Amino acid sequence: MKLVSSLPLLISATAFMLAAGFKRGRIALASCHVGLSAYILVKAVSSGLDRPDTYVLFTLTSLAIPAIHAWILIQRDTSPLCRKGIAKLAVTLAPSCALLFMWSRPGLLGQWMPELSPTLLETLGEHSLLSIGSLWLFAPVLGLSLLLTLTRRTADEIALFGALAAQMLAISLLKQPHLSTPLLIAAPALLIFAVISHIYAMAFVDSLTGVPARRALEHKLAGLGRQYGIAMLDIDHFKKFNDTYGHDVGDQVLRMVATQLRKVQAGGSLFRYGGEEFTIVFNGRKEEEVVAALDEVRQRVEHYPMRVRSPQRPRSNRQGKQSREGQAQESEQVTVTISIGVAWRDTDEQPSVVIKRADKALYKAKGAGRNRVMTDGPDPRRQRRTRSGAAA
Ligand SMILES: Nc1nc2c(ncn2[C@@H]2O[C@H](COP(=O)(O)OP(=O)(O)OP(=O)(O)O)[C@@H](O)[C@H]2O)c(=O)[nH]1
Repeated sequence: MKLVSSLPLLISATAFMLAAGFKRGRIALASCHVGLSAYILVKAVSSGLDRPDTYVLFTLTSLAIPAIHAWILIQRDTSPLCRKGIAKLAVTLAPSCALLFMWSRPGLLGQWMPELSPTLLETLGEHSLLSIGSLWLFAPVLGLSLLLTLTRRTADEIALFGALAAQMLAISLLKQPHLSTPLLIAAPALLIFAVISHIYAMAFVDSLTGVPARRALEHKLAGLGRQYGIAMLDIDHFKKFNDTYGHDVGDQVLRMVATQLRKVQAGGSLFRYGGEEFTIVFNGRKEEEVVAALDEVRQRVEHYPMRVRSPQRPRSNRQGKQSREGQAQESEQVTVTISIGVAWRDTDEQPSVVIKRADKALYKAKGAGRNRVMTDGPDPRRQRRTRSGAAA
């Protein structure tokens, strides 16, 4: 039983080490906060809440939990092991450590018992230990956390919201350890989930465009069925964008193309293959349907009204400052086009062979003037091309 009650602390320590290792500042702070709070709550209940010292410790902890959580929510994600991160950690842990210290001096906390307001003495019900006063503090912090979850839609926000909700329920159900212990374990477990999601994204998601990366493509290729097609897509004259407008405009073009490619019909899965190349895998789809969908997306990119800042760069810092202070930087509209090569799997072909054929078709599309879709198949009668509009 002792092992079970120390699980929240152990899992919190694991969450902290993972978060610190992967520089997840807020998750690291929340892990420490959740772990220490769980330790205090379990200790308070096992020592008996009928003692004034312990009751005050418990009450102040149930107020400190949402208050410190709110502070963590508004922090920036700095590395937990740098000087600033350590200072934040000290601020996070200071209230709970101070409470524990005062609790170790008999009579010190208990003297505040008569000072507690009636809302801190009145609980939600006979079986609940959550006071009305504590609920008043939890509610707005949960609201803020929910708002951040809905606006940012990240695993970190989901985990921080879930951890706070789990802690509130755990306090409420503290009289029933078979219910409160799993909740106290769930809180740091959610924080571990957030770090794992981050690790997953680092390995499988391209940070510039937000689409699955090459490693995710490898996994996809390993699990394909018998009938599939692979399209290789490349932005035309992309080097020119970088050279004319700068690397950040090149990045902007990459993001726009990725956004358009995400809308591809026919159920394709999009990946960034590398550089300015993308791959779309169509599993169990008809070739005609796929070629039509690819041509549609090609046209959508071509007709996208892409505005970029003008290539005239300031010649000196003074000139740059003047133009920033004066009129807004001029922008111009550019046309972005893509070339696409697609290959359909033939009997017993490995995905790597299909990719090579799709690449061959892409090369042909480039050679034929770009801004077109071309297919490649072992049977020359299956080769086709689709094009409308002009190349960039
Ligand atoms: N901005 C930006 N540029 C990148 C990125 N990855 C690769 N590049 C650039 O993409 C360019 C690729 O150029 P090339 O392979 O010569 O092809 P291209 O200019 O698109 O010409 P074609 O493919 O023949 O139409 C290089 O200049 C790379 O530096 C990136 O993530 N961001």
